[in-house]
Amino acid sequence: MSERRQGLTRRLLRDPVAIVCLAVLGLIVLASVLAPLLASHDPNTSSLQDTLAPPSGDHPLGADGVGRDVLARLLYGGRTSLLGALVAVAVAVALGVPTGLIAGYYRRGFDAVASWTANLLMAIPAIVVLLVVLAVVGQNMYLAMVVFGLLMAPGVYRLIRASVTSVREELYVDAARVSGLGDARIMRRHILPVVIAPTVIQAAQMFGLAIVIQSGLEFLGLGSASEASWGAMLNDAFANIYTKPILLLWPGLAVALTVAAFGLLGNALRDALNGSRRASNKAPAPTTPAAMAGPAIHIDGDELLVVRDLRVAYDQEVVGGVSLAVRRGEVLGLVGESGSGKTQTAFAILGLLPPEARVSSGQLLFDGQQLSRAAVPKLRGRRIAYVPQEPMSNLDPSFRIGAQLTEPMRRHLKLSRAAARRKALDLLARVGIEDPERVYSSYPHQISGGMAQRVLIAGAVSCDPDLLIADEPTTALDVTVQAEVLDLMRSLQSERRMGMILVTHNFGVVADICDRVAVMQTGQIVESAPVAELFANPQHPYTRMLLDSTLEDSAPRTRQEEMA
Ligand SMILES: Nc1ncnc2c1ncn2[C@@H]1O[C@H](COP(=O)(O)OP(=O)(O)OP(=O)(O)O)[C@@H](O)[C@H]1O
Repeated sequence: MSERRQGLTRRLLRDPVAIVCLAVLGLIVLASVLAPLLASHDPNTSSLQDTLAPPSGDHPLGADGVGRDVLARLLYGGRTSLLGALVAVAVAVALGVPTGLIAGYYRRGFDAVASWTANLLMAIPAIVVLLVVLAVVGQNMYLAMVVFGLLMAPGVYRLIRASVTSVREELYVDAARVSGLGDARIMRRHILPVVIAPTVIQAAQMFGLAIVIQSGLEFLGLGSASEASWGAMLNDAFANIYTKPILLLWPGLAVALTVAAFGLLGNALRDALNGSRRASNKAPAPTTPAAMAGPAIHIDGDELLVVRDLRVAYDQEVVGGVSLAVRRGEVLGLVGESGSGKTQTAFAILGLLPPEARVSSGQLLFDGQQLSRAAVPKLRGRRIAYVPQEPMSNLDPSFRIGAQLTEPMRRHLKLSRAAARRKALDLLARVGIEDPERVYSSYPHQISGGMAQRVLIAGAVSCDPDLLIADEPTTALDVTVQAEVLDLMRSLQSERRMGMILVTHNFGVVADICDRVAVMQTGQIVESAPVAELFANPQHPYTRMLLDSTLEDSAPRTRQEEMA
């Protein structure tokens, strides 16, 4: 069990309401399951001389209007009521969860059809449908509960779809995609754990509702006459309300206790879950950004990546014909102010834009091969790696660092568990983490932002990529850590001779680690040049303006100057 789930259980068990609810429900379930052992009478056998008999040794809770033992009917009735509710909830969950997952994750056509169907089902009055079903199929309450489950499924569908839609946008899901994990694995590891809690809460609420509806229908006499149920007991008690009102007490109490316990348990689960969310939300936050690259590109044969005329549009075009090239062992800085389209360009190359983005590129060449955009996902993680802006949001809080580091290596490099572990520990040491073993077995919230970024850099280079795309990789970090992380990236890049695109709004960073720089303004690259040349002799007015505003206070030294 994960630490977070243990935390949830602990929090739940500290809540007295939850404990009482669990105890009540446990007793009710146990009594129902053990009904054949606990009841000394058959629940359906009537004995006329016992009609409306008061409590006695033979009938501890008395007998009903036709002389059936009330205790036996209460115990067996629990089975019918709980089983009927279970059927309804199981149907609702079995239909709502997978459809919600698929619609939330893939959206598009399936989402449109499923959401339309859900809206339609929700518009149908459930009770009328159930009355019609029972009228048509006779007194088959389980079938009615299947139909009720079907009518509750849209509620589950909507909840799951909303949960998936929100988590789908999380950066750690993008990061998993970037590391080359397939949809099924991302769903199982990153999406499913997120929807389990709301599903359990919703199931608890639905359970109570299903018992109420089922008992209501049985109270109306629509249930099976040959099966004891709490609703049928209420029906009988109501017929004898003037002569023996106490008969209403037992089934009424059973329904009320069960429904209240499920409802309160659902609330307690929600509170416990909110508590655990708060506890695990220690991640840092935001950033700023800016930048991207290149007007006229010159190809000399050593290019790792060549992009020509890349366009990205939503309502309007946000990247308008970007062309750039990155050579092996070269760091290209993509610079520009916020909103200039740097991230959109990087994400377009990575194939990570949302479905509503319309992307076109005249040409995409990787390692000398023409690449279709559909082929890009297959290279992500393996040959093209990504280092994000916000390290914490790119790590899944539910998994230990070690698991998140080793999974892509095991998949892409086919390493054994032990070999992947060794390599992960070596990488953690290589990125300057002093106690790799501890970090390996830590959860993301147990490490600092700087360490998390080192972990992500280790992950990015773990499968020996040819190209590394880093989007403002130091913006979310403390100033003191920024320089170290940049140095680390530069040394990893040059020792592995990776091509690198570094998105940044900071000319200091450009001067520190880039070989060439491309300046981006309103979706286009307005100037591209070797770093020293650009600093010495900026051509475009926008570049001059950016340089003036950045270098006003301190002129950073270029690498060339440092080396001189
Ligand atoms: N999903 C989207 N729908 C519509 N417009 C979008 C979407 N995502 C980004 N944009 C727009 O695209 C433009 C470029 O955004 P992008 O994030 O690439 O800029 P940026 O240069 O990286 O800036 P920043 O450094 O602030 O992230 C912005 O105007 C942004 O509002």
